[in-house]
Amino acid sequence: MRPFLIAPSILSADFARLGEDVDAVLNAGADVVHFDVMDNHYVPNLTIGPMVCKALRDYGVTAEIDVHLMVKPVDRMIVDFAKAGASIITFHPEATEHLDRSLQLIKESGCKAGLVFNPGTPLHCLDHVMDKLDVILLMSVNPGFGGQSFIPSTLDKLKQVKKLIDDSGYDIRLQVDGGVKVDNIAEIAAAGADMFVAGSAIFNKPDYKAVIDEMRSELAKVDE
Ligand SMILES: O=C(CO)[C@@H](O)[C@H](O)COP(=O)(O)O
Repeated sequence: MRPFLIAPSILSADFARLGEDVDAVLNAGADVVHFDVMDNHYVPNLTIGPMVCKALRDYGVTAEIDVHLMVKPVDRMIVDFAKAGASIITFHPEATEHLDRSLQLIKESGCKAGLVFNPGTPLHCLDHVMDKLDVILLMSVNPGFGGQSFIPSTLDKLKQVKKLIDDSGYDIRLQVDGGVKVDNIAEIAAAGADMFVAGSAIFNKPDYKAVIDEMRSELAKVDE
């Protein structure tokens, strides 16, 4: 049984004092830093790039940095983020012409690799690449913005992917992202997720530790 991981999305952090805010959320008990990269092309928003990832490393962040690429094309950004200190790099299958090549590029760069599925994206791209995956991320909102509501059909999709992972025998994390809160995290975990990205639920509250503790006590009720 693997521990559940909580990965705050810094999309909702205070960018004017990002290093301090990331330290604060890690000191509050977060496991992983979730780093959302948007290009105003693949998604209708524009955020942060490899320089900011490197700046967090230079600032002293040693926790895993989980880079979610919402950019198209992806390959150039994979290399740049690996050099900038990313630990995990995930991307959307629609954003590359060569899925296997992009996954191999992540692995060759020394990072863990993952594929991301939007709420309406079918799962068939998983068919021939399970052996190259460390993470499968199911978006439970359409990507581009924090603070949206969890799309309930994600629960069935999670169950489907959880079965695929179990049947494959590979050690793959099942991550969920979008609208994750204290009051739905247990249901999401019961559907199979073991890594939870939460932005507004954590950063929009004054006491990060209180929220993360509440999330963990909800997760403790789940029979994995
Ligand atoms: O990637 C995205 C949005 O595209 C997410 O990581 C959001 O940032 C999650 O925000 P909340 O729904 O938790 O506020």
